[in-house]
Amino acid sequence: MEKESKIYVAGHRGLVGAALVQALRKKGYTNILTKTHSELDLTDQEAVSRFFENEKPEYVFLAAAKVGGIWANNLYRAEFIYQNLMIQSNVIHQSYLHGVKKLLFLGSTCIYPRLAPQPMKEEYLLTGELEYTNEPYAIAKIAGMRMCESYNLQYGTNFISVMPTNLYGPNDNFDLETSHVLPALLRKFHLAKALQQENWELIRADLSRRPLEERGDDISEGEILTLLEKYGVRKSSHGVEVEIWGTGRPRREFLWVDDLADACVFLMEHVDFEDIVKKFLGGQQEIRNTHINIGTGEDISIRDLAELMKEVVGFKGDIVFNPEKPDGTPVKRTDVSRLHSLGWRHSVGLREGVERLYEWYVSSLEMGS
Ligand SMILES: NC(=O)C1=CN([C@@H]2O[C@H](COP(=O)(O)OP(=O)(O)OC[C@H]3O[C@@H](n4cnc5c(N)ncnc54)[C@H](OP(=O)(O)O)[C@@H]3O)[C@@H](O)[C@H]2O)C=CC1
Ligand SMILES: C[C@H]1O[C@H](OP(=O)(O)OP(=O)(O)OC[C@H]2O[C@@H](n3cnc4c(=O)[nH]c(N)nc43)[C@H](O)[C@@H]2O)[C@@H](O)[C@@H](O)C1=O
Repeated sequence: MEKESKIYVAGHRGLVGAALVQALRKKGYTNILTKTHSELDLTDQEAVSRFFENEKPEYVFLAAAKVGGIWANNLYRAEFIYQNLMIQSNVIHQSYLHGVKKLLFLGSTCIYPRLAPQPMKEEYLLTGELEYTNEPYAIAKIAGMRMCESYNLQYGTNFISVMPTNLYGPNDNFDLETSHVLPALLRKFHLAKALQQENWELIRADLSRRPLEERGDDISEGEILTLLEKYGVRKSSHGVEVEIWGTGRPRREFLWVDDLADACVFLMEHVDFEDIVKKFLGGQQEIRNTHINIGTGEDISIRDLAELMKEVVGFKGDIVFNPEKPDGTPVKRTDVSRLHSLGWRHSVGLREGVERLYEWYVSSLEMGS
């Protein structure tokens, strides 16, 4: 990519898209093209076609998607499969029709079988049954990855796919029903600490700023307690307790979103589809599984994650587990040998990332964003 190349970042207001724009700007890229969801609905085939015809981007980062945690994936199954299939098919196909030089598609490590051997290598794709809670989303992601591969093989395009592990960072979704585990726990512990201190103003500020309920200054203390109880933050005989979904036994791997963005820009700058085929599939007749895992290769149990976050936030009460909520995949640790051999490694460890995120969260509440 040249510094003046026209680069379209789809989904630039999301967790990943915002980090990508920041990483590109930091590296001196000056011609970044963005559209909000309301300006361009990527599920609309005609609108996407017009957009590519008018704008003719040279490079595309496809970070727009219907995204959510375990509860949202399990509940909104139709939306997850439909919207993701539509968004990615439209963007990938129009990128081909309009001669995009290179595209990066973001998948997810939930594409691997639920009981895949650990750590998960790229070639384990489609070797076993998927996890039920996110199967529709995973199937869409597998289709997107195979679509990029197929266009490369038939049309000679240069579309690469990455499979990031669970991500976290600023601009994430902190909604306590639809978010992923890390932002949910951060917010629950923050609210629990404030409840322990009976700091009703802090709680009101949090409830009014984030998409939990559009309730702010006029919410009574009784209503606050009912609302928090609903989301697993409650007073108990010992003080205050926070409910964690599931058994706490599943293991997850977390990557700081700026590291992910850096890896994506690195791959766009240095690695082509042909390089991947030569390096990892040399001599094979059947070209498949050309995607690259992005992660740290290190995982942690949800129980230990909760303990770590409780400490960083400074909550002194109890943690309780609710096994009626789904655990999801028991473990999904990425094998990052491909990524390492291409010359990229992560730099932010989990504790440092959680500390940075909490700092960001508190200051964003203070600024009223
Ligand atoms: N977060 C994670 O832990 C992981 C994410 N990924 C992948 O990374 C990518 C980015 O995820 P993330 O940043 O977390 O997701 P976010 O939900 O934070 O951001 C997604 C963005 O896509 C936009 N978008 C959604 N639907 C449409 C549409 N129909 N038209 C236009 N824009 C749309 C959203 O806009 P709006 O909000 O206005 O709808 C939002 O800005 C996704 O492909 C995801 O699968 C992979 C692994 C882990
Ligand atoms: C990135 C990945 O994210 C999703 O998969 P997931 O990793 O299972 O998602 P998650 O972050 O929501 O949960 C991780 C674990 O954490 C536990 N857990 C505890 N307490 C809370 C809690 O309060 N909220 C949430 N969300 N989970 C909790 C929860 O029960 C589970 O055991 C995919 O659907 C798919 O979108 C995908 O690709």
